[in-house]
Amino acid sequence: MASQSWTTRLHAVGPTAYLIDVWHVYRTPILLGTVCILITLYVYLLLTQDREYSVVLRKIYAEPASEKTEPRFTDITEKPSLPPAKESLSGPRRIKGEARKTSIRKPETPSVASRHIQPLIFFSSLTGSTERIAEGLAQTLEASLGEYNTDNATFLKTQVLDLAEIDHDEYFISPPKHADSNVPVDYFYLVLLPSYNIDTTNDNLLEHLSETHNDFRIDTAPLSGLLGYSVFGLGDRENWPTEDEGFCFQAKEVDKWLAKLTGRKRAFPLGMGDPKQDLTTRLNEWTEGIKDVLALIAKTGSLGEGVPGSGDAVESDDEYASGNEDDGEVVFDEPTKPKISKKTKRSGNLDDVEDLGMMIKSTKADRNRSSGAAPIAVDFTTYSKTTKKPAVTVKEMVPKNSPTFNSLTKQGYSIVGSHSGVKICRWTKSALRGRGSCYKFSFYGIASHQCMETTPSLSCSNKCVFCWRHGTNPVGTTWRWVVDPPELIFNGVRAGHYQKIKMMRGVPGVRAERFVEAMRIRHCALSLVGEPIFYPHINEFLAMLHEERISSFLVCNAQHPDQLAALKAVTQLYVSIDASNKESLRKIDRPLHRDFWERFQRCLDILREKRFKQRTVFRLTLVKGFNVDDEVEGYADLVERGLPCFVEIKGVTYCGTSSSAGAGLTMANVPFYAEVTEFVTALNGKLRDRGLEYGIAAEHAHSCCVLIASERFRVGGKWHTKIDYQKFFELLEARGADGDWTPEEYMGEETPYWATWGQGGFDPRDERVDRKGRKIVAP
Ligand SMILES: Cc1cc2nc3c(=O)[nH]c(=O)nc-3n(C[C@H](O)[C@H](O)[C@H](O)COP(=O)(O)O)c2cc1C
Ligand code: SF4
Repeated sequence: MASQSWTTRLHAVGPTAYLIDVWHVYRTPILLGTVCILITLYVYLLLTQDREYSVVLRKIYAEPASEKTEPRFTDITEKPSLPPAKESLSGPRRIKGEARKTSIRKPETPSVASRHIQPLIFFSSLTGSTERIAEGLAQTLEASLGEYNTDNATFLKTQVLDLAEIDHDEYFISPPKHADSNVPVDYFYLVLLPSYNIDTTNDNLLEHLSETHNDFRIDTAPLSGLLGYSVFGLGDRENWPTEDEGFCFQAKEVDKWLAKLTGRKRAFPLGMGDPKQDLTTRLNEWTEGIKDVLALIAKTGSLGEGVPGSGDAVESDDEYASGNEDDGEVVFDEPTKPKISKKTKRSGNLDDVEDLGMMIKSTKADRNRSSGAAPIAVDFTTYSKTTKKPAVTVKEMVPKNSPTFNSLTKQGYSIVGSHSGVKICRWTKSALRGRGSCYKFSFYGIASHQCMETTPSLSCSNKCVFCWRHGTNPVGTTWRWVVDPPELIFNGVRAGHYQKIKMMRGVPGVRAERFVEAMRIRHCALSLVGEPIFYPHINEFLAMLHEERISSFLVCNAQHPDQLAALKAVTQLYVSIDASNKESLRKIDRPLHRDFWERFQRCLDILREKRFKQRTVFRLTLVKGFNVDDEVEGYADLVERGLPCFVEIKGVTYCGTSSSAGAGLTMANVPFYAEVTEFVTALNGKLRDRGLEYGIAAEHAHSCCVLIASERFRVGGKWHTKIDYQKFFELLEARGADGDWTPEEYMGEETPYWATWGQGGFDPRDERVDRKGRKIVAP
């Protein structure tokens, strides 16, 4: 074969025999070559393949047998976590299936953010009405909840569960598990509960809740995984007229236990209704509130500010122990000396309108930054135009990040723009919980839960000793700051107020119906801190309030007569009368104006002129050791001068702050109620001695306050200190803010008997509690 050419041989023996010949001759080199090629290929593969690829292979190897039946998609783009070496070695060696990089897809699991919300309505019923209501509620929710679905949350069909039929353990030890464990479900509980003072299934539920709470083996808030809950009680007012007498007592209990078990996730206040009286209205209000909350949850995943689990908890029965006695008539104190620049000292007031215009221009950029709205021109009509001043930079009164801003926000104020503030007072909170309203409810019919306490000027020109505010507020005799437009203030304070009301939603004891009413401001007390008429656009601000039919109670410090004279109609106009003579006033108000006494007296004269157009009030704050002893005669002189429609006399409130302590105030300066009434009786006697027609009309012992009224408000032998707010707005709208009308024209109905002198002044429909929220039993 070696001597023939390979073609001659091929032709001679044919192709098969030829190949056999070749194999015999060359088999060793062929075998060796093939082995070499295979080894080279193997080495090449090992060196060039992606590391991930090997990992994927190893992962597939490591699959447990049971999971291999399902196709498995692995995201190889994820950073791999390498399994421990031991594991990879112990895996099976044979590769099954394919794991090509290009064919691997992302998993199609639902996004983590996408949740299902399951509303559950629990009810109990003996005579069937609550069951029907529960079914109706489920239908109402079904009709709306679809609209609230978002990319992140979908509502499941509302389920109705009879408390007598379910296993309490399944729902009230921890949130239930959804049948499909792959579906993430959050639960929202609604409980509709009639009360029965006989043995019913309600008792089983209450016992279960109490046991769960007290079981040391169970977490203290085992239902905190719920999104939230709310309870509505049904009862009978005819036989159980008040809560004290048992109206809806079991719903109240369930609400209380659920607050504990959920870690205070009360999503909406407890609602209560009587099928024979107000059930439809109360239930509708409550249902609307629930719908709002569910919409909020779907949108934000949270119950909103103020409700535990999602924002700051404002839930404490001890909140009143904080000393935040806040009933409106206080002035923000400045413990340090007011900083009066040398220039101001030299030149007195900043008083040129043109210069102010320039200043505002120069700081326009600042203002826009801080409030998002442009500053507006200032019309200081009361300033003299004689002196020309060089332009100076106008600053913000309360800049963000200033100590004042921080101090005020810490105390619960919302600062609006650069010089206004809003805060809900303790009486507003108290009224929301049905625990009593401020004295202005007893005297004038102000619904405390619908009252907004605000000021468009946090600055003041006095430093009263009884001012209990902490921190450092701006003071001054003239407005020397950037001026925010009234719209900005009005919208800001209103939004701030509502936000604070909303934060009360989860607070124990808040009544659903009052909560709903509170979302409509009806009154504004311009008396928070500072001096409202200091704000150059106070009249425009008032017009905005009135346009929305919000009444205005404006308190001023009797130091700005020109602004007082220029003030348009308010519902009730106050001046603070903190002393009866010049020396005493200097000591107690520590005014910044050198001509403070003259200013004070001018204000009284202006009030006298206004008394037939507006309801005018002298506001006396009694501070023992400062303005009580031997001053009755002096106060009578002032009343004779101003002839106000009313004189409110109130004992000072001490709260032990550094500012009041710094001013030398102690508990010894706080008069007892008996001392206040003694003073009032003496003053009333002096007025009568002078032939002035006044009398003691009403009292609110709870806040140490008594009202002397002009006989103009006694009709048919009965005091009529209340206000017809509707009539006030009608007069205003018909005759304009300068229009002529008399206070008698919007005099309200008769003062309630319980508020009249000698009756104490506490609304019998409310529950009396002490400052720590403990119930006070009437003697
Ligand atoms: C025997 C009995 C005891 C009741 N006890 C109270 C009670 O203590 N407090 C209350 O507010 N209502 C009480 N009610 C009124 C019921 O709670 C009320 O009628 C309710 O609407 C009944 O709901 P249901 O029809 O679903 O059972 C009582 C009613 C009955 C018949
Ligand atoms: S008038 Fe309004 S702000 Fe003032 S104490 Fe009463 S409720 Fe509070």
